[in-house]
Amino acid sequence: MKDSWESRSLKMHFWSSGSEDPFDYLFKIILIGDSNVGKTCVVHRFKSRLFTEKQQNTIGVDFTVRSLDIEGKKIKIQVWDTAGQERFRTITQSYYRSAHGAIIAYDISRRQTFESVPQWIHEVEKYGAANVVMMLIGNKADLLENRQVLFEDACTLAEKHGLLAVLETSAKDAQNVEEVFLLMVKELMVRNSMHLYRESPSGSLQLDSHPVIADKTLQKQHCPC
Ligand SMILES: Nc1nc2c(ncn2[C@@H]2O[C@H](COP(=O)(O)OP(=O)(O)OP(=O)(O)O)[C@@H](O)[C@H]2O)c(=O)[nH]1
Repeated sequence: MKDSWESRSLKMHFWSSGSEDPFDYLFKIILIGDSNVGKTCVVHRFKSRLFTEKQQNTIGVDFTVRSLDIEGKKIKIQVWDTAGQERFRTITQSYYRSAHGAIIAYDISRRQTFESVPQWIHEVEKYGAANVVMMLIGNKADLLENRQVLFEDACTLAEKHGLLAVLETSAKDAQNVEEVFLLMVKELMVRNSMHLYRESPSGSLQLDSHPVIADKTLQKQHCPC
């Protein structure tokens, strides 16, 4: 699986190097969290604006590219959808290092997936870049009658760990999915406005290593706890 991921990555690089597809920013966002919280469905909703009942668990890492125009800038977003299953952990961890943003997902109808969030944060801190931006999403917000996680608890956790924000999403109802990515991208733009991410001459994608100053104002807007 890793091989096929890498070959697709190379194709993406070739495509994005074409003169018809220039961009001002390229951001890599990794999606992590327990199996079956809905990561793939969230990505699919973001990319295709559709919800399809997915039958199979992700194997290793998959990725999607979408371009956005924000404030007159062309933004290219690579979303890396990782497998939540434990047996793929070694593969998925190897992709943390070059992510600019990490979205940690749990399922609001399964408490256990929320209890795992500190472990996922720890993984990002351990394997990710020093300046990675982290966000928390509580997916399956359409399953309100089965709720097992209070939004307030998620806010408390997010504040404790200095995350950018928490949003409850529904890939099924399209609730807040676009907003999650917009919030993340705008934050990355602010933090890196003086230091654009670029593709290196060798074809690998370089991560800006400049330190960033955490901005807690957005977190307050989305986390009224
Ligand atoms: N009700 C509801 N179901 C959802 C939502 N998002 C995903 N699902 C369902 O949850 C199940 C798991 O979704 P996936 O997207 O495969 O979960 P995943 O986190 O990618 O799982 P792994 O690939 O194993 O890591 C599927 O049956 C989806 O149809 C949602 O917003 N609401």
